[in-house]
Amino acid sequence: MKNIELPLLDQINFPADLRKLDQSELPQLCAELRSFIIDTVSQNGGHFGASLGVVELTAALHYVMNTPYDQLVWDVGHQAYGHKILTGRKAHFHTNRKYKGLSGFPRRNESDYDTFGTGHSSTSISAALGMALAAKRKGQHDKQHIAVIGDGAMTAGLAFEALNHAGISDTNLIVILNDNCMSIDQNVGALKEYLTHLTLSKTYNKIRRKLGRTLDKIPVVGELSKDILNHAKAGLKSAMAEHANFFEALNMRYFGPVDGHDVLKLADILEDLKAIPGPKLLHVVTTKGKGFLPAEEEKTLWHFPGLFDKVTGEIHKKVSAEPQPPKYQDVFGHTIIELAELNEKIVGITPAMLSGSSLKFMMEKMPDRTFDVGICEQHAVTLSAGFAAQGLKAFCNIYSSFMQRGYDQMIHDVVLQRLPVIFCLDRGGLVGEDGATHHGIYDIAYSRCLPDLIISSPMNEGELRNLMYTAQLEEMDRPFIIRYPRGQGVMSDWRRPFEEIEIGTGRVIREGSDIAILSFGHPGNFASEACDELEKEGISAGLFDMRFVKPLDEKLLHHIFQNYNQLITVEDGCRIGGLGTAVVEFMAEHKYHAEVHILGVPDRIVEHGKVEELYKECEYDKEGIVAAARACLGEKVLTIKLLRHESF
Ligand SMILES: Cc1ncc(C[n+]2csc(CCOP(=O)(O)OP(=O)(O)O)c2C)c(N)n1
Ligand SMILES: CC(=O)[C@@H](O)[C@H](O)COP(=O)(O)O
Ligand SMILES: [Mg+2]
Repeated sequence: MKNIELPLLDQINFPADLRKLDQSELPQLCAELRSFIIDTVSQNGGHFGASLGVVELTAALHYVMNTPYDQLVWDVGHQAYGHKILTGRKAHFHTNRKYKGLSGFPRRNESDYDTFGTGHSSTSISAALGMALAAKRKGQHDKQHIAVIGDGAMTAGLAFEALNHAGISDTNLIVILNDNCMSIDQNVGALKEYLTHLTLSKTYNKIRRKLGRTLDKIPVVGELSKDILNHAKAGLKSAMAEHANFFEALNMRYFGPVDGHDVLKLADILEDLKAIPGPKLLHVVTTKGKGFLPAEEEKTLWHFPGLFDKVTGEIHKKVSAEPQPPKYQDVFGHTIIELAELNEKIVGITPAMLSGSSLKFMMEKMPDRTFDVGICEQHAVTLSAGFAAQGLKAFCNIYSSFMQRGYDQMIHDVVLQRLPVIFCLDRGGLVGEDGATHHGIYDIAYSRCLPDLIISSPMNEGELRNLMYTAQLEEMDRPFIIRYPRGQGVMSDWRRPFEEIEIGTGRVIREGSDIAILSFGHPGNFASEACDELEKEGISAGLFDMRFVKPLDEKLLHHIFQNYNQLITVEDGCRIGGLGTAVVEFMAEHKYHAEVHILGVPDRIVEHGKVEELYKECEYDKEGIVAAARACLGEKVLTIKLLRHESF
């Protein structure tokens, strides 16, 4: 990254170095920090617009606050690149999100400055409040606790729960509301409208004060003009009451809105806030993507752009001569429209992942049947339950890892009432560079224990379409999960006529004689390649795409246990509680005796990296499956090799 001049940033490794600067040098430092982020992300990838939007805020916070003693908590953490660079990680920043490199989010084990691990949104106020209450108990009355939360993250129930508590807490808590009117897509909801109003009402307030003074000065001639004047004043008063500050009403002192790109002013304000006791909220208005024009103009695209040319702003696209299989999410996005055209009962719901889930296609075409509810997974689930209670077919699309937020709603509002909500759990499995917070690896385990739930996963795009088709049929009277991974599938000719799938049936992909491989979802493709490889070695492996982990295809399982005594199960989820466990439970119940080798995510935290690197680490890529088969067959592999006179 040495092709850019960074005279100030070069001197800074930690906030202590930053604090040696004269305040007047902060704008220059911010310009350099911004260049550094642009330069690195353009070559290495990562989240982009959000970090550019908080460059000034980041510099001002570390300049004014005594970090890491003062506790700075970032919400989501996708905007914390500037923070990482200023807190000892500048030299390693090029490893951001890479295998064994820096995490793309704050991590407590990465730095003392990362006070709270994040990735999922809306945790910052609760966490900072907990820290502030702890400081109070420890007698650290000078310690500051700052939660930086975006307007998108502020839409979640958790953030409101925290504000509700903070208002009566009497703590040194500063909530900084970074308002850029954006989530990943446009932010949505009444709070967003309110924040916009607050920003605009700055002008309104000025006018109000001026007008009030003018009205007072008007000489009152006769009863009529007196009446008119009184009316005007009363009107203003009620307009004011209508716009009384929401945060103040919750006992948080409200400051702002202020320009979040004026670093000098921000530093002054933060200095002042330190001296004001009690919980307070600073409303900062910023531009997502600030300082990089294409990102300012197309904010959703530049939330996470991929690699790009920092001079032209051109985003590098992979070009391939061959037609490429689509992403599973795009197949979902197009298929739901096809189905919705056939079935007017269908509605689509997403908690703030309109683009990521590709439900945006439906939003464009059928806005009255598509609901982006903000970062509110719990609400998304119960809202879907409400739709289902009225006979509608609600496709509730939630990333697997974010669905963790809505687990009680899944049980209490959907499963216990047997409401036929269709959960499309996107990003099921290891997701890659977002890492531990975002891997969708627990859903099979946490949903398999729930009664009457149908849990399915397609091995390819055609299967995804058919599962979606089946799930919305009128006779489908119970909740239905369809989980699929992030990214590309395997079929370029995926737009085929719909076919109903019989619930609880798997597919025989190939029969074998030495070992049976049972897969769930997309990893069936790794298993298929592994079978080809094993065949070359003379090992005959059967492959069974189970398609459902609940209900299980018992007929198929009886067939497998009666014909094979070596089994491998493969799934893109945690080994505990998933397909493998289900198969072992079946074996025990039916008193079969076989060796079952479970492949999936081991019982430890798996970090970030390319998915291929992570599959390899977890040993369920093609090579991992082949190795497992060889290990299971042990002596038999030896015999085969001897028969072929191969060395080993
Ligand atoms: C619980 C949860 N749901 C969804 C997401 C996905 N997500 C990451 S960033 C983001 C938008 C956040 O908007 P905001 O807080 O305003 O930050 P900005 O990107 O605008 O700076 C969303 C929806 C998430 N990280 N966590
Ligand atoms: C920070 C965050 O939670 C999202 O931006 C997430 O990284 C999106 O993931 P996808 O790229 O899989 O949509
Ligand atoms: Mg925002």
